Amino acid sequence: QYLCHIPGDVQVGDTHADKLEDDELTQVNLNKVPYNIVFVTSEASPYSKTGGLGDVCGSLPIALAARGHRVMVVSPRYLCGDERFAGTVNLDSPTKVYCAGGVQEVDFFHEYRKGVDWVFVDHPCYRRPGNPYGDIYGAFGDNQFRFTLLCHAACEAPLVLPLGGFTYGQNCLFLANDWHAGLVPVLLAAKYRPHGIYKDARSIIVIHNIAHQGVEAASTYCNLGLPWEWYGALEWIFPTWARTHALDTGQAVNILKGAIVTADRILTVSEGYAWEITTPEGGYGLHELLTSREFVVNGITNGIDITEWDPSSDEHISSHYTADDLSGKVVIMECKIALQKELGLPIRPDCPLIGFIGRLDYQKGIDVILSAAPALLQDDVQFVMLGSGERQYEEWMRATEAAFNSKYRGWVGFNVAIAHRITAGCDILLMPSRFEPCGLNQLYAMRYGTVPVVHGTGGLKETVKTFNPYAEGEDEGTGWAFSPLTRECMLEAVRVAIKTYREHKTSWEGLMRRGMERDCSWDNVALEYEQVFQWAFMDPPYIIN
Ligand SMILES: Nc1ncnc2c1ncn2[C@@H]1O[C@H](COP(=O)(O)OP(=O)(O)O[C@H]2O[C@H](CO)[C@@H](O)[C@H](O)[C@H]2O)[C@@H](O)[C@H]1O
Repeated sequence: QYLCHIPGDVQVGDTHADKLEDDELTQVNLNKVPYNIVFVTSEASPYSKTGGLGDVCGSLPIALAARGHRVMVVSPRYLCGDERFAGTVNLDSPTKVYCAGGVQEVDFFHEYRKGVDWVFVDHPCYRRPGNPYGDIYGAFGDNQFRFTLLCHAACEAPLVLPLGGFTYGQNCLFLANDWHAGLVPVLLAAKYRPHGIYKDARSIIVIHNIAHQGVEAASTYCNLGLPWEWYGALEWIFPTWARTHALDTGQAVNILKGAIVTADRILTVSEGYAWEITTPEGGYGLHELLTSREFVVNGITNGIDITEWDPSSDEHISSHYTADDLSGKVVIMECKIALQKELGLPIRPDCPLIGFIGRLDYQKGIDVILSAAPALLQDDVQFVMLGSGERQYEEWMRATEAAFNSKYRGWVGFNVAIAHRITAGCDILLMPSRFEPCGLNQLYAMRYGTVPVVHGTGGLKETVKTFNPYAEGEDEGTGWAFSPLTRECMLEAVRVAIKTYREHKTSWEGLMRRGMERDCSWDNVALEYEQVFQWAFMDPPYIIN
């Protein structure tokens, strides 16, 4: 039996498992059921990334492939000729898909890397400057079409692409990530299963952020390539207060809703968030629907790519260190000095350096940082922020840099190398997210011995344990999780962290070490995913025609 039973009646996770001999472990692997897994995603690092979705879809597939599954990732091929796609080859498999009132032809590009089939859908609508969702003028107006196309193409890929000589076939498991991939479960139910195709396939919608649902006017339904009788699955009526004029009937289509209605299972990226999305505050209008399906909702906390984010070998940082030898971070402080130099801050290794990395928007609690920054910068600290997003916040960063030139730097833009250098060089990472499905930056920070101060919500609450000097061992904590999310509460938590940094060096090193020693790799997380896959295949498909 998959995962649970291993020779000698020992359970994985059981302390006895540690005692298994090598040949018994081999037996465990032989007993495992390998799945044909198809990730569908709008971004996958290193090919495309604007945030955590790209990180997860760039690393979880590799962890699952390493466990013996056949794994394909289907994502758009943004900007033809871009160097990140240089290793991909055209599969010469032009495929017709039917949506937007006509036939569209897509091409598939492919690269087999780290055990995974990376498949990229090529179409003129993906070949434009900007990020995957928009450019300097805002979000692309045809995003619904662009991601509808992705979903149709992703449903065809396992049937038509002979990767390594064989197609994935119909018996596969689709992992549809966020609304961009949300039409996949709907298409399986509405378009394929009624014709006897994908009858044994299963689908899981993975929600990384429920605030984005892919909502458009009801009149766009006809562009989705779905039969008319499936309109109800996507139907969405805005409450009266959200309507814009007297004749607005509030009728819309909601792609994420369609996915929640049709997927076999629903996954989110932490246990806490799995509960939050069933509440009126956290469900963004979908809480009742999710509550009605809560028996198939699970939360699995994200892992991180521990080879890309490794302070002992990171190519982006100037000095390497480990939990056993912290001298690079604590004594020499080369990463901190290099960061201060790079950003033009006074070189002061003893001055507490606070960092923030993330999208500049409401979710990330950026407004709370704005209101607290003047008070925070009265203290003898340095504060650096890396982010892009809403223009008003970008402008605030520039203005604050001018006003507090010896203490504050705001880097407007998206830069992976700088993100690594801030993570390594800072002493404290601030994450006052209003809500956070999981959050990756606090995990990266802990791995780099940078102590997180976070708002205790969602995945942040689950992964950061508040420092308790009176406890022992692991229970002493790895940072500070404050609540509620107010300016005063955040300032108090940051000030306690600064005081601990300055006056209790041994405690601080303990905090760093415990954070660095946490197991945050995908290995154990992949086991939890496998458990959910097993449940998905145990039940019949949720929608059978
Ligand atoms: N300006 C910048 N320059 C360089 N790198 C930058 C950057 N801004 C952000 N990043 C990077 O983007 C990623 C952000 O990941 P998060 O998980 O913190 O948030 P995000 O809201 O995008 O993800 C959503 O999906 C993920 C994955 O499930 C959830 O963890 C999260 O809670 C949810 O909101 C990190 O790798 C970070 O370093």
